[in-house]
Amino acid sequence: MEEKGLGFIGAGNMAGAIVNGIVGTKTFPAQRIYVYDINREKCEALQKKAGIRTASSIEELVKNCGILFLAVKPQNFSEVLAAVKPFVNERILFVSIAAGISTGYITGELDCSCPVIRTMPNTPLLVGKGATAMCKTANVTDVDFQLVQSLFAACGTVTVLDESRMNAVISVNSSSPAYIYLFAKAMMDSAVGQGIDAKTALELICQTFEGSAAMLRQPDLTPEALIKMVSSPGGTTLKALDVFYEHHFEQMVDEAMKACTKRAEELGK
Ligand SMILES: NC(=O)C1=CN([C@@H]2O[C@H](COP(=O)(O)OP(=O)(O)OC[C@H]3O[C@@H](n4cnc5c(N)ncnc54)[C@H](OP(=O)(O)O)[C@@H]3O)[C@@H](O)[C@H]2O)C=CC1
Ligand SMILES: O=C(O)[C@@H]1CCC=N1
Repeated sequence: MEEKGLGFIGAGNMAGAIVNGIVGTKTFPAQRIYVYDINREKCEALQKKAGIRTASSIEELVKNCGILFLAVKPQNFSEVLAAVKPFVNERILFVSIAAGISTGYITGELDCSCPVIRTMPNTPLLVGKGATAMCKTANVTDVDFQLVQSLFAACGTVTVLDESRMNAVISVNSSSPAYIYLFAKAMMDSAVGQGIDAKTALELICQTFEGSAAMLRQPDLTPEALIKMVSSPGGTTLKALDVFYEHHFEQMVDEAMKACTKRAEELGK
């Protein structure tokens, strides 16, 4: 009998990022990856791009797959789990990527104590630079947990967290690319307004983000120490920082991150 595959319910942005990462790095054979989406066009587009298979129904997906990725919006979870429920058994491992949806919600809706891994990835998976946080239910085997970790590690880093932190972490690694892009856009707009062409500004900003991230990773260098290193007394940086502090930048970031977590809690209800 053919070995069981990986099944994806949902062929959207995140499923595409994960599948392409897994296939591109040959972490799992493409011919054993199946995707099902109510949107047939997205399903076929992912099939063609990644060279994987499509399933024409959830029943067919479950028949072929021992691991099922739940890659739909949180708002679609109830309908998807209801559609999976008739075919479910305790040997199927579920991997959720949804914001706010707890492992308990999944097993409760399925009325089955299936093993569940709850993950929180991010879109930089698309370029092999993802950061994924994950937790698991107690009945996930070490072998399965290692396998799923390796699938995400194929396109980035993996961090294991307690489930109680899985809503808060969304604001740290999953929604946060959007805040970083907003910051980049604001810097670009200002640079253009000051006569630097957009392409040059973007390249300088990207290189500065990468360099700053590398500095943050240096042992013994705190964010505060790094800020001090840039800020010459009586110089330009302090003038810029004064404006950020006047506008309560840190408080604004805190409020934004807490709003993100609150929304995850609402989505999970
Ligand atoms: N985008 C991001 O940066 C991140 C997203 N996530 C999580 O990933 C999940 C997916 O997000 P994302 O990829 O952005 O969403 P998308 O909307 O791109 O993909 C979801 C896909 O699921 C399809 N779908 C909807 N209902 C069903 C159904 N009943 N059966 C099968 N397929 C269905 C949608 O079809 P249609 O378009 O026709 O509705 C769509 O193709 C979400 O739960 C989100 O919380 C996690 C981390 C980061
Ligand atoms: O905005 C969202 O709900 C999803 C979850 C994390 C990133 N995007």
